[in-house]
Amino acid sequence: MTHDLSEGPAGQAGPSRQPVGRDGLAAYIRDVPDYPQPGVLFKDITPLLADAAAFAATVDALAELAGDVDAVVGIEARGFMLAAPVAFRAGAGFVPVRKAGKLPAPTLSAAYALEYGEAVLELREGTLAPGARVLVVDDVLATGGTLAATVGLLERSGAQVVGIAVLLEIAALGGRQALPGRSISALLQA
Ligand SMILES: O=P(O)(O)OC[C@H]1O[C@H](OP(=O)(O)OP(=O)(O)O)[C@H](O)[C@@H]1O
Ligand SMILES: Nc1ncnc2[nH]cnc12
Repeated sequence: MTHDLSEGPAGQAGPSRQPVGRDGLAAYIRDVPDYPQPGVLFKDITPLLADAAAFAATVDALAELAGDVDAVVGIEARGFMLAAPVAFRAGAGFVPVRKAGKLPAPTLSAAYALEYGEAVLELREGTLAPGARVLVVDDVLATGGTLAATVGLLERSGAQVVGIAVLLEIAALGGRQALPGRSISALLQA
């Protein structure tokens, strides 16, 4: 079922709404031109998170992709908002990949570039057992820099990345090319 716009604006927290189907999720993502810098069309997922039905439909759809993984890995910060409930729904553990300086040592680190900047991600060593099967969940796949760095950290730690699942893929930015051979599922394409 899709969101009935006669109920009011999509993506506002408030009284419960009709269930939202996967096809209806795009209505809950807001385009913000020139944010956080000129030339970037920012895909704002906060309306989707604020709407109970759209949030539930997103978590359910991503959890269906998890299969029998040991853990769902989320990337700070927006990735956490989806990956933690997906892990819970899938009956798997949750493992955070964090921006630099937020996890106690020992950590593995990877520097990377994303659509609008550069950063460093870290994974706590020993969080995942050798050979652990993991699904990586994030909100947006843009250039793929963030997910490629995350996959690299996980493999350095000895985990097996069995899949990547995102809410939204911005296909024009070519993120799949940064992740050759990976199983990537996107609920929505921009
Ligand atoms: O495919 P890429 O070009 O690498 O971009 C995708 C990443 O960009 C955003 O994270 P951001 O670093 O902006 O952090 P946030 O989640 O803390 O907002 C988003 O949540 C993805 O992780
Ligand atoms: N255009 C975009 N919108 C939202 N998140 C992003 N992360 C990288 N590029 C993005």
